[in-house]
Amino acid sequence: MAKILISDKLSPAAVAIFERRGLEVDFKPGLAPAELRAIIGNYDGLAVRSATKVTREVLDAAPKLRVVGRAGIGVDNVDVTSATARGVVVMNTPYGNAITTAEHAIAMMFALARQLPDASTSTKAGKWEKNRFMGVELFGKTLGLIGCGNIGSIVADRAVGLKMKVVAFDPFLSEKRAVELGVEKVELEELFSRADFLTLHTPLTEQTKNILSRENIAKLRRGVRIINCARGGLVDEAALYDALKSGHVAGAALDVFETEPATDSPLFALENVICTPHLGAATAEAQENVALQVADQMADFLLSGAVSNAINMPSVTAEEAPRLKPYMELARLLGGMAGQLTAAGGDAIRAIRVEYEGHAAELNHKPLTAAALAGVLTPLMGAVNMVNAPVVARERGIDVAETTHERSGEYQTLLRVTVRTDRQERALEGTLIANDKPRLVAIKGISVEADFAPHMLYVTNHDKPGFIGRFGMVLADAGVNIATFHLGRAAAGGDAICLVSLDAPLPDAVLAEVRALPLVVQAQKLAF
Ligand SMILES: NC(=O)C1=CN([C@@H]2O[C@H](COP(=O)(O)OP(=O)(O)OC[C@H]3O[C@@H](n4cnc5c(N)ncnc54)[C@H](O)[C@@H]3O)[C@@H](O)[C@H]2O)C=CC1
Ligand SMILES: O=C(O)CCC(=O)C(=O)O
Repeated sequence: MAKILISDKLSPAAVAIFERRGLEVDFKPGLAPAELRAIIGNYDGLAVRSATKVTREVLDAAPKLRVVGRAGIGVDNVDVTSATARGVVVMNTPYGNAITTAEHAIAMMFALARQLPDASTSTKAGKWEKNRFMGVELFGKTLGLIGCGNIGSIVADRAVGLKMKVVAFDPFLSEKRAVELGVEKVELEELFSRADFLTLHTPLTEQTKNILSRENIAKLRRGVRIINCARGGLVDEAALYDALKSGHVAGAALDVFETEPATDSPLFALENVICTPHLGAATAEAQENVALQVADQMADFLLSGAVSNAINMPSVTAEEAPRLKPYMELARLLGGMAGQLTAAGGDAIRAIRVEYEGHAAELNHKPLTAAALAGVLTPLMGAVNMVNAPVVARERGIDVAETTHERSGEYQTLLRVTVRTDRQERALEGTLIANDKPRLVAIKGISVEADFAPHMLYVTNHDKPGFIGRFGMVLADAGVNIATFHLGRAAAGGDAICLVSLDAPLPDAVLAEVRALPLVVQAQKLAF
């Protein structure tokens, strides 16, 4: 039974879902990094919010781990590159807390406009400072939105409802979508010069880091108010401090900080700064949403292979998963055979092509291609799976292509995996027969119908009399039992292929004898 560790404060709903789906779950929020490293080796899945840092060291200590589920949006607390390299799927829950976070940004904007936290503190202290807390209206003001994805769009919608003018900078925002949202798509410089309020809703990436740098803060309209409910690191905090002190920036509302937990910051001393401790997603509704979603997604993946909202793997819906499963196995086996034969030749792979014919052409190909790549690359590189195979192929400069065709031959459904090296191109074809069983149907264009078996021997030979008798004798003399025997040839007297399955692995000495037989061109053990 797969085992899950929840290492952050997730809603108890997550535990209930895992248990209901038949998974074993340990709820241990607040583990220190060393404690996490000490126990993570026991788990197949790790569910986190933002407190747990899923570092390379944690992943190194987790040989069984198959999936990290982030109950939330930002995955900057997960080393996705290392997870991918180790074949661990990383999933998030992209929509579950978006409304809540957008509402927090709007709340922060109101709080800034009317200085609500200070006004509340002062009133509770019995001061009644009516003249001190003169605010500004939001009506008619321009809101500059940096990042107009899920959360940014909701913020835009609410701001439009407040009769604000919204200008948005987002390289991936289409004009059509901008019109739908009622926002004006602008360049960053224009946004800087027009925004009365500025709110950030991008992930923290190399491109967005310090997007409000000292230089850019200087370009902002004097008296601007800044809201950051996305990530610390988008704003240069030292530069923001100086701009708030000088009055260039009239106020800032910060939910996120360069270093978290932020327990000490010069910004805390400023009156025109409002802070919350990364509360953007902190509502009962959002936490319930993300906990339910992450638990279901992780359980789906571990139990059926369905993949939703993965950062590092193509999606497979719960409906598709059972249909794709036998095809994934077929793709892995065809790839595995091609990989083993290529590894034996010692040549570098230049290209891998995966073709889908007939019924197979109608399937979601991305995960199948990933399975075929994993099959090809594992014999050459070891421990490659569907998650890291596309990355490994790209890093090795291997050209990957996938194509679909209408049915052209006798098989209703067919997969063809072709591996090209500098010396040769080798294509393997397979289909699914009764009960979705994978079956090899051709090698290098030569028809050879065979099941995949744990121990096999692949021989290419010249199609001349005498080969089969001598070959059978070598195996018989060595006490090797042949379970199945399949032959195919390009043309009478031409190139021929012999594929046998064996009850046990073939001893190397017997393989050497087979290779030494007259008419044998190549002999190679295969294992599946
Ligand atoms: N404070 C909190 O508790 C929470 C914070 N967040 C943060 O909010 C961020 C945004 O979340 P979503 O809207 O759901 O993500 P999203 O992926 O739907 O939207 C992000 C948008 O940023 C845009 N973008 C990317 N690079 C950009 C750039 N260089 N300049 C301008 N725009 C750029 C993208 O095109 C995309 O439209 C998350 O990445 C996360 O860091 C999310 C949830 C809660
Ligand atoms: O889990 C949380 O409270 C943080 C949420 C967040 O930052 C995110 O979803 O990106």
